[in-house]
Amino acid sequence: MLGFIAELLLLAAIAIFLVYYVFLLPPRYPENIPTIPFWVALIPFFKDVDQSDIFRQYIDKPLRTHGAVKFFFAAQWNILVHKPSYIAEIFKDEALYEKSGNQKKIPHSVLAQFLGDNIISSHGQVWKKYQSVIRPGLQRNNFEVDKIALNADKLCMLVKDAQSRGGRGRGVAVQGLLQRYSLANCSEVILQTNFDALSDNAPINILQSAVKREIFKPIFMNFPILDQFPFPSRLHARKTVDKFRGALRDALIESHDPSSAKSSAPWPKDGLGRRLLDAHQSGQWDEKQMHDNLTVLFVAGQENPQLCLISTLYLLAKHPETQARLYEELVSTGLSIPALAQNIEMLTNLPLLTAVILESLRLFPPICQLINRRTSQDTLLGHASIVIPSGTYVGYNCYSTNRDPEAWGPTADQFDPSRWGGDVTSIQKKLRLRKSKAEFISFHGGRRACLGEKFALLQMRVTLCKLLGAFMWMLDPEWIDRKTPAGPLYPRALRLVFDSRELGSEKKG
Ligand code: HEM
Repeated sequence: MLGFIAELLLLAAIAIFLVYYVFLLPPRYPENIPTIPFWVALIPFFKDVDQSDIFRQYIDKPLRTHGAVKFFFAAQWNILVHKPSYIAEIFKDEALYEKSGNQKKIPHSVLAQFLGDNIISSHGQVWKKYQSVIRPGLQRNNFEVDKIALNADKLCMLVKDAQSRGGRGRGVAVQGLLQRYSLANCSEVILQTNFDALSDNAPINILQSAVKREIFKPIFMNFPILDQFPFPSRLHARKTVDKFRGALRDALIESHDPSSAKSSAPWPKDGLGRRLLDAHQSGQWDEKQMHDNLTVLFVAGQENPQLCLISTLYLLAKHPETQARLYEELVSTGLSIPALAQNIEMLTNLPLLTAVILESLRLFPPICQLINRRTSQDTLLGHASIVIPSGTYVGYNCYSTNRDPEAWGPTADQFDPSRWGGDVTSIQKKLRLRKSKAEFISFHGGRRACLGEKFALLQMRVTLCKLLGAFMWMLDPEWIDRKTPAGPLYPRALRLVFDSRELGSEKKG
């Protein structure tokens, strides 16, 4: 019996050693940057944490002091870069720091099955083939602002209903509403489809929430190797993902079929939905390439704007004086809110509105950490100071870089829209400069910068205009101010108390 137990213990020791050796032992190179202990990535498994606390406690100092660290994520060691000049170097050299997304990094995973090989994660000629179709559809100058404004009105109605159902002074959970809203804008204005996302119980909202639950399960995010095994829950996840992809494809086809009751004709010239279908029908893309790109565009096109909205509403609730000044800025245009919300030129020229959006994106970049580049050969980062072997995954922590005190000064962690400047010309100049020095990387940079930035900023402007025109809001006093435990970093389950401006003026009257 004792012999059997000893054998078992020996086997367990060998297994632990192998796991440690294969997965957990940090690589020798680069030699001159520190290692964040592997267990830091695992803390959210064992404790309900605020990831901004974890960042400050374990990652912030070594990352800022050395400009880069060795970092364990998704069951492998990576180089996580902070220093803006290093990141600028990475953005510049596409060939050396090749984009290498989940379809290459973890090809067997549910995440890779979900997003496939797409414009964001591909490299070289394949990327060019995707980009030539997608760029014109995302960079057109004639996005239907009236549709965004109409959806923003519906959002205001939903907020008002939720507030009156909850009772005066009780917080409204905003994330679900903002998810439906950004989904409606993305499907209708970017892709010319319609899921009726703002109506109650629209199937797409249920499906979308189900997919997010599966994709962001921390154990599988951290150990995607587990997706190799046919656990019933992962088989279920794969089915959910396929169902979601199928729903997107069907909606795209139906909305572009003139004989269908769900047709969204007339379609805008250069509409992205039409371009995706044409790329497939002309043989330029195969069917999988069309589905992969459709899915990634749908996800990027509504998830990031949704998180940006949550963080901006949160910051404005924490800074009521800025919220009041922003409302004054809208009023000072002399236009009514409905007219202003559709006057893009005027909205784009409002300095405080622009600065608030940029400051929110700086402090809470929706994609707070990104590790999807792989060195194609041995390389020297930072003018030869960091030696990175070929085949190493390299990424950055946007949350940290955007708050770099050397770039942004001692108030880098504070919300201060005035740091961007007082007029739109100087704000735009500063934005260009900060981007070129990789000090503001919320939209990535270089040739692979976000193609949806223009749409995202437009949507933010229109939405804030409508929300500020309808409400004042503050944090629910009972809501605990904590950020998410893992994944994208933003205020967790945010609850806001909305005060209708109509009611406010009635009260005053
Ligand atoms: C506030 C909103 C947004 C933020 C912060 C944001 C951020 C980013 C970031 C960080 C990347 C680089 C991703 C990577 O390398 O893995 C990216 C790429 C991209 N984004 Fe966005 N994004 C936003 C909105 C949008 C929207 C609305 C769309 C529309 C579908 C979009 C489409 C894209 C595309 C197509 C790329 C790939 C560009 C390329 O590699 O050529 N994004 N975005």
